[in-house]
Amino acid sequence: MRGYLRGAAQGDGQVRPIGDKLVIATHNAGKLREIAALIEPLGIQCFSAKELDLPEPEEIGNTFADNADLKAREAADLSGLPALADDSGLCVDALHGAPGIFSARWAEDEEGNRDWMRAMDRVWRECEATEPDAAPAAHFVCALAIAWPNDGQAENFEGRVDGTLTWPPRGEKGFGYDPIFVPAGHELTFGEMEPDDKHRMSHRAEAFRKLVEALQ
Ligand SMILES: O=c1nc[nH]c2c1ncn2[C@H]1C[C@H](O)[C@@H](COP(=O)(O)OP(=O)(O)OP(=O)(O)O)O1
Ligand SMILES: [Mg+2]
Repeated sequence: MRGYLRGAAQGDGQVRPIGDKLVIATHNAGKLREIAALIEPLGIQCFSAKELDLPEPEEIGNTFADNADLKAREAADLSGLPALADDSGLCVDALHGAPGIFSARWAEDEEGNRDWMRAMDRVWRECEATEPDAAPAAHFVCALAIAWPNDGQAENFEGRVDGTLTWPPRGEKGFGYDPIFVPAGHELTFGEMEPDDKHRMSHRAEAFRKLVEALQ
């Protein structure tokens, strides 16, 4: 990424160089695809956590931002390069914000293998138990964090998209919970939308816009 990042989130006004290489600290292929597309116009060389063989840190934070920070800081320290991490999830009003930071964990079996049908099914069943007949209100959150090697700090940018849940799941284009999420004002699920259309309105795209605004 060309340029410098203002200390926007921390409000310290400090300016930090990013340089032209960045680690994308995610092990999720769907996220990586979206982040690579969003970052492409910045003309920056990206390396994924997977290709650098970085470990997947335990997400022990209590917020999206805390988890994004810890993933970015660990990847930066281990790689020696600035690192960008994304912690995100689906928050359902009727479920008091669940699955939230546990969105990935709701898909996992005892061995840690992910099955998104299982996760979507659980969300829908729990909604039905609380609010039958309604199109349950929900939103996605994306917290991005950029950290520098051995710095101990990170810059955060957050995005959100509101919508409703639908059943049964529709569309194969996205990842995770996309097939049951319909963004407000639209008819298609994120799973049915073309990637460029999802990028016009997604939580991840909004967080990216804030990141780009903080660049100088
Ligand atoms: O746009 C999205 N469309 C559908 N589902 C989404 C989206 N954004 C997050 N999600 C769900 C699935 C994801 O697995 C979980 C985030 O969990 P989260 O821990 O941040 O990511 P992850 O474990 O999959 O990859 P990693 O931590 O290596 O970046 O929320
Ligand atoms: Mg994760």
